Amino acid sequence: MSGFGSVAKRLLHDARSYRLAKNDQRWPEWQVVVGVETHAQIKSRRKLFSHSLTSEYSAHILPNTNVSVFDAAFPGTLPKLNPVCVDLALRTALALQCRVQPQSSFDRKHYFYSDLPSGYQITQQYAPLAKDGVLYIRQPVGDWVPIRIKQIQLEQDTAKSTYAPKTRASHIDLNRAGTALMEIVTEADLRSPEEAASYVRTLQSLLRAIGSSDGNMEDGSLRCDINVSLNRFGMPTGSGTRCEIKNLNSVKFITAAINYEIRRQAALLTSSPEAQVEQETRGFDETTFETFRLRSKEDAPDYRYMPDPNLGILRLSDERVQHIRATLPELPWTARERLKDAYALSDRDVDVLLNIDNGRDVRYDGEDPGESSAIKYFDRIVKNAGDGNGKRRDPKLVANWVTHELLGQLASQNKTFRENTVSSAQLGELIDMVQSKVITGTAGKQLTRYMLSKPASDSVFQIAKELDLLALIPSTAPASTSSESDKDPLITLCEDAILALPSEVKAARSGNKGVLNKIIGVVIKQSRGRLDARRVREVVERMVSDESGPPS
Ligand SMILES: Nc1ncnc2c1ncn2[C@@H]1O[C@H](COP(=O)(O)OP(=O)(O)OP(=O)(O)O)[C@@H](O)[C@H]1O
Ligand SMILES: [Mg+2]
Ligand SMILES: [Mg+2]
Repeated sequence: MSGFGSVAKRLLHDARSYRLAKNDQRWPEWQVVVGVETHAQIKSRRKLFSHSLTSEYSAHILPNTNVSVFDAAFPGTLPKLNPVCVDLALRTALALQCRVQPQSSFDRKHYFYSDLPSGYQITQQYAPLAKDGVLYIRQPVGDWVPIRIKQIQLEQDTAKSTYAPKTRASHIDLNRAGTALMEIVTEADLRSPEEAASYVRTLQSLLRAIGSSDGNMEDGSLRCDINVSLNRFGMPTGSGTRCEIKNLNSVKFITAAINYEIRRQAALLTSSPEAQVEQETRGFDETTFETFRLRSKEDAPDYRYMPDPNLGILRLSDERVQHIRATLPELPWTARERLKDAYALSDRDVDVLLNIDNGRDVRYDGEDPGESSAIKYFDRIVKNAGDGNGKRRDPKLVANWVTHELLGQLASQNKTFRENTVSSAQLGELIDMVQSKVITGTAGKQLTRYMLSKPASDSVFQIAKELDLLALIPSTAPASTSSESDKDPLITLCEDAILALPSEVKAARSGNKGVLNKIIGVVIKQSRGRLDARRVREVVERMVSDESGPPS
């Protein structure tokens, strides 16, 4: 990170005291402290320690089919670390500016539950892959604040268990068992439900942008444990006892759970002078939006951690780390700064471009993501104006076409940006044609819609010609006079409309300006969008105000 980085690093240094200064009117007595543990499924083809395919490739596959003997904990089977998972976790660590540990190791965390066939989960509790990173989030008011990342560790996902009440049977599906997860743990730096939401969203789009996780909360590839504590104002931060709410799978639930927890803990702490919050693990009820006690610290399970004897030390060479660093794409905050500095785009436009499909299809092999990255797509349209002279298109105009017209049409056709079939060259040509009035803006929109439903590599001019969408008259020419009316489609269509709408014309003549738009609309419609609206307005206004014109 460039200049932005150094400012933020200074802020980071002051993080604790800086972050204490604010006082939230919703709970003025309390300083809210939140830390987040995120479990993100790594987007690898194969599982962390076995050769079976991951759930990404088994969405439509029967339960218990992508399962190796190791995933099912068959005695005598051994783990073999998948280097792709390590590289993807490394990408995450570098994007989060962590210190990658040259050596890390794996521990067994024991507990007994039917979705864990071996009776332990392999994780990296004690010597994680990476430590001490930072993610900048935007506060609701718009300031950026650094959230420190404590550590990133690799671990296995569990199987899925479902209960069928009818047959009163529990079903276990091992397809997910052994899929790689990264656990990304923050320091307790978040100060409100909104900041926690902003953190999770920012992390989600970062993971998608670098291609290390799908980050889909709705299908469980990103899940969060949220730790919440309260301090009275003036007390040192971190002195309150935390409660941990497990396994939240939407930003809405995260916000609701923290809000509930703040009210609950505040009520408890004010109930009597001796009252204390007990350290607990809590669940969240998705129907009542309340948290409930699962277990207290006292009856927390003893995980009997031990180093996994079957896995050696994971050593990461400098070369490997440097190689991964070199393949990272432009990170969202760098892109944001660049788009604002170089193109003077508004925050809103930048937000939309950065979040289009959240780079969901970005490749992680270091190749140019090309048209699948919205930012690259936008860059290409701006930069490749096609005259070979390095001329650029107007960034704001391009942003407008991409974020309003193209995205709008994609949305109305229920498509994502990944399914966009209008190439950057085509959209560029289309924008030029509208600018030079070869087609009208309305026709440009129709063409965008058409090209999304009937993909073709033809030039836009060709398509517009075939669809008969080229502007009827060059709209820069002076408006024809009535003597030429039988030749000029602009005049002819306006006259037709005026004849067809006598009561509207009468209303317009008696001063009802709004009704003019209806007449203009009819003309544009009759021209199938091939007439320039501004020019139609000129002519219609003239004809309406001209009492000697066509009868009303
Ligand atoms: N006083 C506090 N208030 C709020 N959050 C806290 C507080 N102290 C610690 N935390 C946060 O709680 C989280 C602790 O996560 P960590 O993975 O280190 O341990 P854990 O929850 O004990 O382990 P496990 O992974 O088994 O759940 C961190 O995000 C940390 O910032
Ligand atoms: Mg943890
Ligand atoms: Mg925890």
